[in-house]
Amino acid sequence: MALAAPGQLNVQELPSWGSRSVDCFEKLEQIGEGTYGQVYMAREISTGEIVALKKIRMDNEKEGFPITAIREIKILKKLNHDNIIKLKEIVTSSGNERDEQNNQEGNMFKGGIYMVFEYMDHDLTGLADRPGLRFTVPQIKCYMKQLLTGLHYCHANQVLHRDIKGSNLLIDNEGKLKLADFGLARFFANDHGGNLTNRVITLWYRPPELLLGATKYGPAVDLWSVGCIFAELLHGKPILPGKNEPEQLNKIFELCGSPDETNWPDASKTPWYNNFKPSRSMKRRVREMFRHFDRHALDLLDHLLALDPNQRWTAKQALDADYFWNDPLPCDPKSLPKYESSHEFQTKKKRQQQRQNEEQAKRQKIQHPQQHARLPPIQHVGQAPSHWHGPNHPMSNSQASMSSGPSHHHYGKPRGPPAGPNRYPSNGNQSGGYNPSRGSQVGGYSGGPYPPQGRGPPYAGSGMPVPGPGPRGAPGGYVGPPYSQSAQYGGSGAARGHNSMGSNRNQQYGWQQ
Ligand SMILES: Nc1ncnc2c1ncn2[C@@H]1O[C@H](COP(=O)(O)OP(=O)(O)OP(=O)(O)O)[C@@H](O)[C@H]1O
Repeated sequence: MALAAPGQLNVQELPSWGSRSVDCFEKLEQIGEGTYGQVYMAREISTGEIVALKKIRMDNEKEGFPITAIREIKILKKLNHDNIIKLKEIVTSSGNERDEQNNQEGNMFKGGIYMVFEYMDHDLTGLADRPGLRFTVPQIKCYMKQLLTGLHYCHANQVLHRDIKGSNLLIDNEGKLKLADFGLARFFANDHGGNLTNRVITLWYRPPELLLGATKYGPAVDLWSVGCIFAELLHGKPILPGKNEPEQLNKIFELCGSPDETNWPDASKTPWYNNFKPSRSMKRRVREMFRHFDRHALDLLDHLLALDPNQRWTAKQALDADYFWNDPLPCDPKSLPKYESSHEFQTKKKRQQQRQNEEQAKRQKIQHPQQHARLPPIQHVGQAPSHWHGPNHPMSNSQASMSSGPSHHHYGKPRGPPAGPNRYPSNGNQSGGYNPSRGSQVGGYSGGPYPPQGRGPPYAGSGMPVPGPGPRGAPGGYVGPPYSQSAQYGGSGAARGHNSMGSNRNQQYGWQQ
């Protein structure tokens, strides 16, 4: 496929489509800011249909049309499933349209390209960030079941997603969940023969084999991320919020135990094992840490968070787990409440605004103490400050602020201030200071929130941070389940083998291989 010269648009490069102009749509508001471009809610002028427009960022491209976008389009065109976001078409612009600040776009690139998606009201991170929202158990089961069904379909079609996280799980007001953002997705061979990059998947959701340098891997990498999201939904906050790769591995070993002959016989064959093998043996604590989960949830989690990718459950095995077939059963998506639209981008923006207001109020208090006493009280709505970012997109070396990765959202729990290891420095260096080129684990990696992509030595050979002496404990002093046990949306009482989503254990998951 011929590439356009830098700064030029060659629509021939696109896999079909692209005949209509973006002028067919009216942009309504920005709903996302990803590593690869902005996302807008828009209305198709002729039909009134609401869609999402994802602008493909071209300004960093020296090589013509970005390969990530080509991959995303190719893969999305192949996938056709109820739990996968639908790419409707590609539209182009002349480069003369204006953005919402009325700045003329297209200076860097003559013309722009947009992917047109069906519109989804929420992403899971944005939804979970709604103050006071509590997911019920049937609701969590309903989302998990849809996530696993979509993933099972991807894997059966030889596609690895490689960036499963809350902000990439879109939910509409019919309760439907769809996998989105296939920018890092890849076709894979069943024999794991090819060499793939290990710098994929947002850090908190990245499995141990990738952190230990594996370049031959398969669908199990996505199932680890699913395990992290599942635990997060039940626990109320991210379970493995590492600041950099060595700390991430350390957190994994503290929770899942150190690799040994039983739990991961091939661990020692991973490229960076010797650099990162823990200096002391650690025992698995998943069941102890999450003892407040019910036994079926614990069983599922334990199998998803298996260190050994070969022992980790597949999506199909997870869908067959007792968890989904025992009361309370997954609810019918349509029975879920409708919420005002909530995307991570907007909730972060709101938090940032709130933090600015608080800082301004503090400054005023210092400058005019008496006057402050007469000011109306500041509204605290239990939101975390916006500087409290997680790691950014795995392949990103820039755009630290609004585009950062998982926020410290608390599923169904009022949020409090961050504490301990959850707190990120507010200086924009979200990688926790990892600097591969300086051979040091700390010390201000300045390329952005993530170490650069590459096959260089793992994390500068600094070894693992020594695990802290104190008990890790349920982070943040967990006192009770952040979700409601009531089966308020689910028709409970149904027998094992059938659930309210109208399926039974032996059925195909809505598609044929
Ligand atoms: N079809 C859609 N409907 C509604 N919102 C969407 C849609 N697609 C994306 N979004 C919103 O935009 C955000 C970013 O989209 P997406 O992840 O596809 O972009 P990206 O550039 O790949 O981002 P990232 O760098 O976070 O991976 C999503 O988290 C979601 O909130």
